[in-house]
Amino acid sequence: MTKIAIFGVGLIGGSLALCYKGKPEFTVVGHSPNPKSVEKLLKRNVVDIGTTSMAEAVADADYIFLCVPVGMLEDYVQQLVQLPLKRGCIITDVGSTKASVTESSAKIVKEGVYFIGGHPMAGSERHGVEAASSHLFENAFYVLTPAEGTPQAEVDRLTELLKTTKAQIVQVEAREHDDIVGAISHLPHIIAVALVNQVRGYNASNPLYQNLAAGGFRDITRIASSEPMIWRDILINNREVLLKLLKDWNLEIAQFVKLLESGDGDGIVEQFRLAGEFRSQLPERRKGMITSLFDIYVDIPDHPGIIGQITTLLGNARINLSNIQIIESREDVPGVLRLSFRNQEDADRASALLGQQYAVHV
Ligand SMILES: NC(=O)C1=CN([C@@H]2O[C@H](COP(=O)(O)OP(=O)(O)OC[C@H]3O[C@@H](n4cnc5c(N)ncnc54)[C@H](O)[C@@H]3O)[C@@H](O)[C@H]2O)C=CC1
Ligand SMILES: O=C(O)C(=O)Cc1ccc(O)cc1
Repeated sequence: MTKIAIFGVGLIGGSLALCYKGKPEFTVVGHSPNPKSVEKLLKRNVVDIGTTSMAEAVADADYIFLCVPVGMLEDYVQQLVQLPLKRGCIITDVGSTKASVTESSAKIVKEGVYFIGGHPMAGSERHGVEAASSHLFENAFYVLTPAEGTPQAEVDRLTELLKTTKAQIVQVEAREHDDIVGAISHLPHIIAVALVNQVRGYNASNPLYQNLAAGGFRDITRIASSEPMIWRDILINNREVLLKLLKDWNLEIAQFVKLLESGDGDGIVEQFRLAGEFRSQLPERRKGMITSLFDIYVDIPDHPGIIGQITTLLGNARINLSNIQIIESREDVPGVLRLSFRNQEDADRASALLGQQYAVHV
């Protein structure tokens, strides 16, 4: 029996718990300092055992996952290494930054215990165990950042365990991870929040801004709805990288200012062309950074009851729908429904089923 202890059973910790829960070879223990949260975990059937005691959670654990906000990770590792841990136990985390926790943990872990930093590149703007799903990591990258000197056999052991999540495990050096993830995840969160707040300012004197904001604005700003405390910790932790990235960002924006000031249409076309070319090479349908769901689009004629028909068809076929959005519905044009699913298989089954009656685009 493999015992997995999870500290901080929220979106990511809860999703990990659900990956292992119910498999006969694993026991999943969830820890929270708050008895009410422990009760909730047990009631929702996310863990086999719930406890407020750190010592009970880690007693005899083979793997310990730290899924708390980034700002608390070092303190957790510090507390854990004071407790009696099983020989060979691997402590790992899921924090969105990797350099500080990887470097500080390497200094404090005791003989026979290993720390290997981890970061599943999947998630969403939602938080809490209510948003957890056993499918969250499917097809996503899961980065491991072992410190120098960590035996490869232990990294392989953790990699083997994580295969259950159906993520693709990759090894990256911790500082390189923070540079890259700073650019592709942390900076976009800052930009999304700044953009929403800019428009929020205009909207204060004219609510039409909010009413007209649609499509593109929603797409680019989804992540502005992320959990503030989680992001406070990430941005503060990676601030040196982010300050450099923001300087480069200012240069990019300054370039647009120049193009507009000089009315340089060709220059603008070139910027869009370069961006489009690079973006078209991004891996598609990876969860996490780009989309947390698998979407299909269905053209729907504008008549009453159509959405009910579609959801009934899906329900009868036991295909779980995660989200539904009407993208366009004016009387004179057919509407488009965006249907989101938690995994590729459900999206494919829905496409095949609805494709018999409607025009479906993927
Ligand atoms: N949200 C996302 O999409 C992703 C988040 N991460 C990382 O995963 C970690 C967890 O984030 P989420 O699961 O998104 O957040 P969450 O808010 O859903 O879960 C955080 C968990 O930590 C617990 N927690 C918070 N403050 C605590 C405290 N003072 N003492 C003890 N427990 C406390 C919460 O009760 C909750 O169970 C963070 O380090 C984050 O950087 C990594 C990949 C994706
Ligand atoms: O919702 C999204 O697109 C995300 O960007 C989710 C996310 C948030 C934090 C991470 O460290 C990794 C992934």
